Amino acid sequence: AQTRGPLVIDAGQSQLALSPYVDYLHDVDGDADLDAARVWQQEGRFQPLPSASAAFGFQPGAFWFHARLVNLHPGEPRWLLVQEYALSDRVDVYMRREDGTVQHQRGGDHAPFKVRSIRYRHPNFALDLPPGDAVDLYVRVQSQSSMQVPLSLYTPTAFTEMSRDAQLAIGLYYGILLALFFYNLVLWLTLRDPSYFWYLFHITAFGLVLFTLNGLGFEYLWPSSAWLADKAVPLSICLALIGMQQFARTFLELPQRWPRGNWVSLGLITFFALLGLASLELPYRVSTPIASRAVLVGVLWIAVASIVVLRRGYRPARLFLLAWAMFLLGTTMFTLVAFGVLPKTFYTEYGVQIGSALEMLLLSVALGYRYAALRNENERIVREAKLHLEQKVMQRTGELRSALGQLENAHARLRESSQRDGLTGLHNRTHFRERLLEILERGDRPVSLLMIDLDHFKSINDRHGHLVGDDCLRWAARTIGQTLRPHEALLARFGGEEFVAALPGMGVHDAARVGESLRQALHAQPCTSGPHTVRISASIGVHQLPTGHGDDGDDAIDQALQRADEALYAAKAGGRDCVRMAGALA
Ligand SMILES: Nc1nc2c(ncn2[C@@H]2O[C@H](COP(=O)(O)OP(=O)(O)OP(=O)(O)O)[C@@H](O)[C@H]2O)c(=O)[nH]1
Repeated sequence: AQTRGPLVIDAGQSQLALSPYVDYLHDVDGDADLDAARVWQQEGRFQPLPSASAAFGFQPGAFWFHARLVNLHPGEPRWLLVQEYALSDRVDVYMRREDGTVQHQRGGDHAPFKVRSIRYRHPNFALDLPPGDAVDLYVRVQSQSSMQVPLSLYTPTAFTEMSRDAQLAIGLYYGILLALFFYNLVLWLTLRDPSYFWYLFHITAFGLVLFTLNGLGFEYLWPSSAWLADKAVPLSICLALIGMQQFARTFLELPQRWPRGNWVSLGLITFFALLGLASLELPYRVSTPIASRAVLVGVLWIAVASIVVLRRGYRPARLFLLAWAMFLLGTTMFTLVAFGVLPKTFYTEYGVQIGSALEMLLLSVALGYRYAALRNENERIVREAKLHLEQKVMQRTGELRSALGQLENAHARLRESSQRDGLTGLHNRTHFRERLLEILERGDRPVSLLMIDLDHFKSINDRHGHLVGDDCLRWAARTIGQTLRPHEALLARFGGEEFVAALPGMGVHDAARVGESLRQALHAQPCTSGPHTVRISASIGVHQLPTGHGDDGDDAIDQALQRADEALYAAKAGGRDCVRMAGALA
């Protein structure tokens, strides 16, 4: 290889990428000093850069870069050399002038941030380039991180303009991240859905990854810690990996929807946690490539889990998948740049930022969508439970109604039986009085009473026994009932072998006629009970209640019964088997 011609800076130039003018040499052992490097350079052992991006991947030892500069720009004696990659550990810049003097400046994240010429996230070095002088520029870079050495020269004005645009782009990115962070923090605090917590965790850890990669972590968070500068990348990547797997598990509801996939996720989380711990001890060049590859594995696994859960009918997984596809695209580009596969352009360099900003936005939307889906599901459950409850209440009400009906029937039967005489089935005396009172209270018609007493009943009992006597009582009750039926009579067993009947709308004479037909009906045929045939007769007293008894219906009834009884006794006295009217006594 041969040494290139010098880079001549002409008037009118303000910004130059050095790579076309730079030769390099890989000092694998990393122990050569400037003098040794100069000798190699003069021996022609330096080579042109393989690509414009000067990215070599993870490499041992040190890399030497050389360019010869001649500044012919009359108005710009001061230039700024910027190493546009934040993670290089040690950057040594040597300016060797024609007179043999050498100026040395340090940079990289193993030197304290404050040694930088300008407070800026990338290593930078102020160069005095007096117009017309030729200068040999040697840059030695040694780093555990990926060997990327894109060197540029800027005039102070050009640098200000460039850095302003870059800072605005970065500011926008972290602005989006912060807005999403606080928005979802509020949602998490209100909703207490663990998905939101893991989203916050993921976005914070991922924000830290990019903060570190952009060089802002070193500038703002650990400006003098070489140790943290080395560990922050693998550590923050592991945290982000844990966050995104946990987020995916809760968002996709893997424990319920895909238990086996859940175990794989838990396995990955354990691995990332162990890797994070190990990265505290392992050299950067070992832990970081594993962590960077693990990002691809983690995201691909999330894509697989999303597809499985989506195919099982979980619709919120669709947006989730799209979000991670964005992230995957951006991260793939960034990783390919880190390994020197893709050239460094705006889109590849900021691919992670663009992809992840889209991803986090979409994830936030997906969280909202999921929340809405959950709420709808809850509402459906509540609706169904209400319907079920209503049906149950209706069923129970029906059962209660039918039980009440049965109770009412039983009650009516009980009331009925309390109004009836057990032997004959006729109404009893109490009920007779109540009903008669009702009839009298209407007071619009005359009412007559028949007091009916079976004759010589004691001798029937004595002769045939009580059971035959009972049969005779039932028979007499039936016969009396049948005879009185056409007259709407109110009939009751008054006691023993005595019956009473009220005949509404009937005067005493008509009642006496009815009494007579009754007497004859009892006579018409005997009562038969088993082998026994018993002739039965009755004595009947008749009385018509006086109308207009006023409020004292009870007394009127007592008196009337008394009078009917007297008539009955008159019938008994008159030889039995006959009808007597009370009026006739008077
Ligand atoms: N088998 C039976 N006998 C009854 C029942 N209730 C009352 N007796 C009887 O009826 C008879 C009534 O007798 P008494 O009051 O002396 O009257 P009687 O024998 O009918 O004579 P007179 O009324 O004067 O014609 C008594 O022997 C009672 O035991 C009953 O439910 N069943």
